[in-house]
Amino acid sequence: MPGTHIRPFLPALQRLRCSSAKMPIPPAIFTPDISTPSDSPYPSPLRQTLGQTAQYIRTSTPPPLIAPEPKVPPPTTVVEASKRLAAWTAVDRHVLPEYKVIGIGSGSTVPYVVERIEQQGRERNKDRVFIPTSFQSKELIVSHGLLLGDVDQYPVIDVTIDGADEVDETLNCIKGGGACHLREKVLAEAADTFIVVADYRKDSDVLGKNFKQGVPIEVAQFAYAKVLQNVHLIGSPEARLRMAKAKAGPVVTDNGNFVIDAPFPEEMMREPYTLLTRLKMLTGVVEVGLFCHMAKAAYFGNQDGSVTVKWHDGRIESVDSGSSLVPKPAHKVALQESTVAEP
Ligand SMILES: O=C[C@H](O)[C@H](O)[C@H](O)COP(=O)(O)O
Repeated sequence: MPGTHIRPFLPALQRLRCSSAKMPIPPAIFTPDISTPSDSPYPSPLRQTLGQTAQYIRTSTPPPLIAPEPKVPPPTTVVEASKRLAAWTAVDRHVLPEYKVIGIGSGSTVPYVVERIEQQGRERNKDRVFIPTSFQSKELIVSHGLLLGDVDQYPVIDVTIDGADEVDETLNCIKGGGACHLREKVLAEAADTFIVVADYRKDSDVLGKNFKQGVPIEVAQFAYAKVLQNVHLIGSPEARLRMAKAKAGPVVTDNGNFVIDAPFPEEMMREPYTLLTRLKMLTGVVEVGLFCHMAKAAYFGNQDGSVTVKWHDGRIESVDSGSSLVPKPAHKVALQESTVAEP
């Protein structure tokens, strides 16, 4: 009943009224309006579900969906153009029409992957779901109008395409330069096919030769000092906590953890799987940015406009895009469709 909660105070209020007839008592004191408003005070959500276009609730005219153009700026350097070449070639060969669950990696090469997938068209993408490995790739998926899912809904993925910091001759990779390697490894493992895309600088014989900052190790925050000490003892005296560039303090991953960068001597990097298992055994380590025996193929865009494809079984293939990589408008760097089938 309205006003019952003020009953204990009524005598005092009545005395107040009598003693000061002129003093106005705000009506809200006697009739407070505590009813639930019939209209939600929050804006209506815009929902998009599998196979549907966005439904606009309670708006007579939907706001226009004008995508910023272009979503991925055209490459202006040879390195960028070679990233795009690798990404587009890999998408053309591995994101097959029948694939419905697709993992999207992270880093500066992956925007070209998403760009090429979008170019496959609405019809092919409308019943696909895309699983991100980071905040960055989630944004890419959403901004390209693709349907977002998560690995807990889709633990089996048809193909995951991702970048790498360095790739050795047997397709072991260093990943995690962008601190995304935990989710990336989960999606690489969940995928039937894991494909790496990179520019020519990442192609290496031994890990650590080109990517000097060390193996990224994601660690629980509270455990970092102990893990760091153990990583020093294992053989990386230069290992250090990764510090943020535009924030005071350390980098914090999408999972709320810290990252240690640990450069190891070449003899240890020649046995990346052994190193990976030793690091993973350290209590407090969440994931190590060494991806061993995971990739089926690695695509490297080259300066001359060709793509080197290294396969897990040791085959090396060269795909010629038919154009040099002096940056040109998108349609001029279009790639030849692949004629080589997956083994
Ligand atoms: O954490 C970041 C990821 O592992 C990236 O895939 C990796 O750093 C390569 O990125 P980019 O394509 O920018 O060289």
